[in-house]
Formats: sequence, C-alpha cells, structure tokens
Amino acid sequence: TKSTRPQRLLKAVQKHATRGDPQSVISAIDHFCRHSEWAMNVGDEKGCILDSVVSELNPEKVLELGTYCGYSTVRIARLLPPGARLITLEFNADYAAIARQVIAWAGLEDKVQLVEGASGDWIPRMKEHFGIETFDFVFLDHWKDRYLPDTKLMEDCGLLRKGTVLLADNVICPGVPDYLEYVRNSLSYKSCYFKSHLEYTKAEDGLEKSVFLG
Ligand SMILES: C[C@H](C[C@H]1O[C@@H](n2cnc3c(N)ncnc32)[C@H](O)[C@@H]1O)NC(=O)c1cc(-c2ccc(F)cc2)cc(O)c1O
Ligand SMILES: [Mg+2]
Repeated sequence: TKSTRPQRLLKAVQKHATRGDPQSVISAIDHFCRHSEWAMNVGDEKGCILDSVVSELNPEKVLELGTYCGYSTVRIARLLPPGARLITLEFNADYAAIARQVIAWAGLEDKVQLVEGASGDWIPRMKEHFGIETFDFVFLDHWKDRYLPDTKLMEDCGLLRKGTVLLADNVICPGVPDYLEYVRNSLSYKSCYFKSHLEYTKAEDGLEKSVFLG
C-alpha cells in the first residue's frame, strides 16, 4: 500500500541524517521539503527566528502545541540546557508515531515528552500529570482556530507566569486573526511580529512573539 508523506519524510531522515546529530535531521527534512515534497514544518527561515527566540530565553519548561513530524521539536530541544524539558502535544496518532522516530534519530528523546492527545484535553492536566508549575516558553503550531482558546485555557489553568513567551506560527498563512487581535490588544501581553515566509515558499507568513505580563 502507498506510503504517507510523513513516512517518506522519516525515510529521508534515516537515509541522509546522522543518528544523534539534530542539525543533520533538520537539514535532511528541509532538503526533503524543498526538493521532494512540501510539508507543513515551520521550516528553515522561520526556524532561524524560532532558534533565536529560544536561545535568548534559555527556557527550562517548554510546551509545543502540534508536533506533526517533530521538526520544530528537534529545533527547540537541541537548544535546551541540560535538565530542561519539552512537552509536545500531537493528536494524530500516525504523525505522533513518525515524530517519535524523528526525535529519537536526533538523539533528543531524553529532553522531549511527546503526548498523544488534544491540547484542550491535556492543558488542564499539565500540573497534576506532569508536575508542571508554569511554562517558560510555548510554541503554538496546531489547528489555527485553537490558538486563542488554548491560550485562554493556559491563562485560566495558571500555566503562564510573568515573562512567559508565546511564539505562534502561521499568523499570516493560514492566519490566526482572532488570536492576533487578542494578544496585540490585551493589556496582559507585549506582542511583536516577525515577518517571514511560509515554509519553503515565497508566500508571506510570520511568527508572533507575545510576552505574558501577568
Ligand atoms: C495543525 C497542523 C500541525 C499539527 O497540529 C496537530 N494538531 C492540530 N490540532 C491539535 C490539537 N488541538 N492538539 C494537538 N495537536 C493538534 C495536527 O495533527 C498536525 O499534526 N499545522 C497546520 O495545519 C499547518 C498548515 C500550514 C499550511 C499553510 C498553507 C497551506 F496552503 C496549507 C497548509 C502551514 C503550517 O505551518 C501549519 O502548521
Ligand atoms: Mg506551522
């Protein structure tokens, strides 16, 4: 039977990347997406902006919403200091299975906890199930109509602290107008836009960085 695109992406990683070398995993996925098949990873251009935000923040506790094949999971986890932890939520079981293998190929499984399930179900359980007090950094890259409700849910669950940074992918394409309006007008956030391009294309897209003010 025909393979899926995530399966072909994983094969490209296993063929071209070196086990335990996160940068080679990132490069293999970017090469596959540029030269073989487009896939909805944050990509290399927006990925460099993601890298700079993470490196500047040096977060201990990270949440990623929407793992897909684990590309941004690897980008973030490779920059985390020893002892730091990344929890990533993915509700599609097939994607989660691929992502686990991509993360393992990069040798980052000790820093990453991939949870199969929906953000709306798991955010309220972060404290009692994972012993998380608050997150230092949240990367939003899941269903675009979930960015706003899940942000409000994280506020209500006390998972954000003064200084927590939210970084949202795709704020132009596919677009998250309700989320942008909220973080840009709320007195609880200091927000700024990083203009870029939709992964592997010339279309405009960008990342919105929003600091929770408490
Ligand atoms: C939503 C997907 C990313 C993943 O998120 C998981 N997911 C969802 N909702 C939840 C939840 N509530 N909890 C946990 N996981 C969850 C899902 O299963 C996907 O694996 N991302 C996109 O759709 C996406 C699409 C485009 C895109 C842009 C232009 C086009 F012409 C076509 C597509 C670009 C991007 O950069 C994306 O990120
Ligand atoms: Mg995205």
